[in-house]
Amino acid sequence: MGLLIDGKWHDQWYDTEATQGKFVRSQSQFRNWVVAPEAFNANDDSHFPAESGRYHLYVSLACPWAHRTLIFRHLKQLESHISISCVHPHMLENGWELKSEARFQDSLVPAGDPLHEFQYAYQLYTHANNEYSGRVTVPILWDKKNHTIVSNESADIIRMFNTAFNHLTGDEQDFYPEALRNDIDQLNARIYDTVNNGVYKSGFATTQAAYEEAVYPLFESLEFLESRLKNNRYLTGSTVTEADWRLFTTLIRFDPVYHGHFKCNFKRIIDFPNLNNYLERLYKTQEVSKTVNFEHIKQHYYYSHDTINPTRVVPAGPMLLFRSEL
Ligand SMILES: N[C@@H](CCC(=O)N[C@@H](CS)C(=O)NCC(=O)O)C(=O)O
Repeated sequence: MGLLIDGKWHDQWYDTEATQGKFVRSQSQFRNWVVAPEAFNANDDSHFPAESGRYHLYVSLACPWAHRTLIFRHLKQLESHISISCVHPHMLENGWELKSEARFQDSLVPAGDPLHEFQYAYQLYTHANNEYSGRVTVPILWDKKNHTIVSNESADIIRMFNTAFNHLTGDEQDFYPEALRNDIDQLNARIYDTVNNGVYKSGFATTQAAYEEAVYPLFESLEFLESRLKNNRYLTGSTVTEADWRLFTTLIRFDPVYHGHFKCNFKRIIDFPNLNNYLERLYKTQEVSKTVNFEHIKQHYYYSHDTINPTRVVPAGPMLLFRSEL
């Protein structure tokens, strides 16, 4: 685990000393957009045209942020238009590694870097900007034509995938419909702060106070979501939206990882009947289950975070079953 400073790699863990033990997530720095032909402006440097075969998505199958982009690539039928590869689940002194290992092979997503054969993800960042300073995170949306990073922000990438390539795929499913945007934005804001990032703030806290400041709001939000789902199939009603998929990638990791490793242990998701049924419903939608790789998920967190789990022993459980399978 480390970061780049002026284009040089430094192996260091998150610094929580300056923030009273709190984990503070840094902002993504590559914030350009792949834009549909009708909205594309060639004079705008931040615009990249939506073309088939031009972009490559680097993901970690363990990472909940990258998982959002993998799900949208799948739901929006972009598999034949945007190539993909994944990093190794163990993130160690060189950060994310672009190597493949037989035991971690995924049935859908190949490992490594087919474009440059780089060893480490940080080389993609320095290739795009040789003076880059900051964390080296996934997902990374790479432009093969200009040899640069379009975006390293999952929230933006799923919005691009939602509409920019519709002219190529003919897929008009809209996960951010105009009429629901207000609701979606409000849900996203609370869920991002207290759930998606809440589990990290809880798990990476290095003081009791910082941990408690994160773990209580996390469970308040889970109770809020549990009651919201009592009469609603999805968070905004009967339509599945990006708010659901953004929540899904945290919920699916909760019982196997966040409950134990990140000390989010008042309850498990399986103890919330509505949330658990909802999680199962999403898992079984349009074969999204194929984008979930529990081996990468468990190996990544338990093996990579040695300040939390110094033995690197990866727990065998839990038995992952949905209510309908019990
Ligand atoms: N805001 C970013 C966050 C991405 C992120 O933090 N990814 C994690 C993996 S779960 C990462 O690559 N961390 C490496 C690091 O912080 O050094 C997004 O949503 O795309």
